[in-house]
Amino acid sequence: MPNVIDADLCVIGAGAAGLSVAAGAAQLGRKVVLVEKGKMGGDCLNYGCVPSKALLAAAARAQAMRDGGKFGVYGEPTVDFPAVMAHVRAAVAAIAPHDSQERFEGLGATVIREAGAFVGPRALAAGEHEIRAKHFVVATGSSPAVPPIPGLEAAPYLTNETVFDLDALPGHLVIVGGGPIGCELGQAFRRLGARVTIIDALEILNREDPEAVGLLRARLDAEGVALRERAKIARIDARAGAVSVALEGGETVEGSHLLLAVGRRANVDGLGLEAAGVAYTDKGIVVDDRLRTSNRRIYAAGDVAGGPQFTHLAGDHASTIVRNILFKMPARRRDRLAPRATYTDPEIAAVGLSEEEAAKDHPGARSARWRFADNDRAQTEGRTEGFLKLVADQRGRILGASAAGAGAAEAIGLVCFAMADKMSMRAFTNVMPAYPTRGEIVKRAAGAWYAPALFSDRTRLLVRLLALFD
Ligand SMILES: Cc1cc2nc3c(=O)[nH]c(=O)nc-3n(C[C@H](O)[C@H](O)[C@H](O)COP(=O)(O)OP(=O)(O)OC[C@H]3O[C@@H](n4cnc5c(N)ncnc54)[C@H](O)[C@@H]3O)c2cc1C
Ligand SMILES: NC(=O)c1ccc[n+]([C@@H]2O[C@H](COP(=O)([O-])OP(=O)(O)OC[C@H]3O[C@@H](n4cnc5c(N)ncnc54)[C@H](O)[C@@H]3O)[C@@H](O)[C@H]2O)c1
Repeated sequence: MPNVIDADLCVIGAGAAGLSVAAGAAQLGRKVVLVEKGKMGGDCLNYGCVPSKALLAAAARAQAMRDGGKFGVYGEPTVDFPAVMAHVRAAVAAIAPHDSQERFEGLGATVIREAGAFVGPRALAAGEHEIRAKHFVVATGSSPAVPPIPGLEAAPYLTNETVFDLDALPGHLVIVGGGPIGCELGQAFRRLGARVTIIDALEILNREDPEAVGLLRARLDAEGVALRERAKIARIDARAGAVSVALEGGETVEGSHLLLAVGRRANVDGLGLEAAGVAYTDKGIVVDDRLRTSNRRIYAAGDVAGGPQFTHLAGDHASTIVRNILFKMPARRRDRLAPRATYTDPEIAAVGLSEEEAAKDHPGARSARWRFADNDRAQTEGRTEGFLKLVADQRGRILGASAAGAGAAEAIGLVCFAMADKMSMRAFTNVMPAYPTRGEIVKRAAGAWYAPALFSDRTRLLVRLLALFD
């Protein structure tokens, strides 16, 4: 007989989405059961954002030394790879207590460290327990996709779940997939001293602004990352310490390690979704705009909910669900407000609509841009590549933005703030940022948006008329 636990809310998965739902509900006094089969903190803490950004930080240090010459500061970095990985592990360990079982038990939740599977529309089995809850939230995340490439089934390969366990720097890392994972890790390993080749069937970061991607491509090239874009892989042969990737057309890329970064697969297998009456596709669980599944008592959040895959969006899903379940508010998901940021150097970031997308639904929408080359702080730092582009409708309401360059993600953060409150470009022209900061670029781009109206014949006439009162 299972140990039956009655609860108000049962959350499956203790990653960004599940932890945020559980923390909110437990602190609001509801009886919460949190079920996690792996590490507390999920992908972001253990195999994703945190270790990758810690690795990028170490890589940036090494690159800063190499780039010092133009400042009159000379020196080549000595990279102690085990010490780099110790930094990566220390960053994860520093954040881990926030996501820990102890913290959640302290908040009043029951934490069960088992795989969960539905056994009915309102019952979940987890080890020796059966949880019967008024509501469930499926927040089981995603896993690295494995493409059907001949030879891969017999090849040893790394994914984001194993690459941070490396204790020696790869000689030549061959990365399949030039999305955010491939580009971030490719640049990091190159800067730390490895040879790196990135192979993509399309183009790297193919969802991003082509002008921004062009800047990154040039930088990767200058740093010695070999790119093979629009390259179809015919076959992969690999054994420990040696990999050979045959491309259609005859070229073969030889390396020492293989890293797969070709996208994600939603974690829906083994969850008993059929028993719960929850519909899903190969993209993830089917949800409505309140994140309800086909079983109205079961919600889905984060990567498993089929939309864009980001930690901040998983957190936002959690707050949508908390408002729906606990406050009985018809809160809706806000995926369109989720920024995308790839933390390469230069950074590439965007939110909302591009100019082309805006033109479809917003007649008269237009964009304005400012270059970091015209930003004094960027000049003082000798890092002037990149731009910010703002898109607004006819009345100035902000619809989106894209940016490239050092600090691009922070600049987009300001745009996110304005979009969440439906502000217009006026909000940016009114603000008085400190000089000299990279953040000034937002005010300057907004100023450029108003420039055609401000310096029009009409405004000149008005100024001439007012001059009569001098
Ligand atoms: C290398 C990499 C870098 C990234 N960098 C960034 C970044 O810089 N910024 C950003 O916003 N996003 C980034 N992401 C994406 C981000 O990590 C994810 O969007 C986020 O972790 C999704 O959170 P989640 O809660 O949906 O899923 P997860 O964090 O994957 O959590 C799901 C949890 O559910 C558990 N689980 C699964 N099935 C079961 C089951 N049956 N029973 C019990 N438990 C189960 C899993 O063990 C896991 O702990 C990155 C991802 C990767 C891979
Ligand atoms: N900075 C961040 O926020 C960040 C960083 C890393 C990951 N992530 C999240 O993780 C998710 C997964 O990242 P990802 O980079 O694995 O996936 P992705 O889907 O973004 O990119 C995968 C790339 O692999 C290529 N590809 C697919 N199949 C291929 C094949 N058989 N051969 C060669 N190339 C192939 C695609 O053309 C694409 O460019 C992203 O969608 C993102 O949301 C976010």
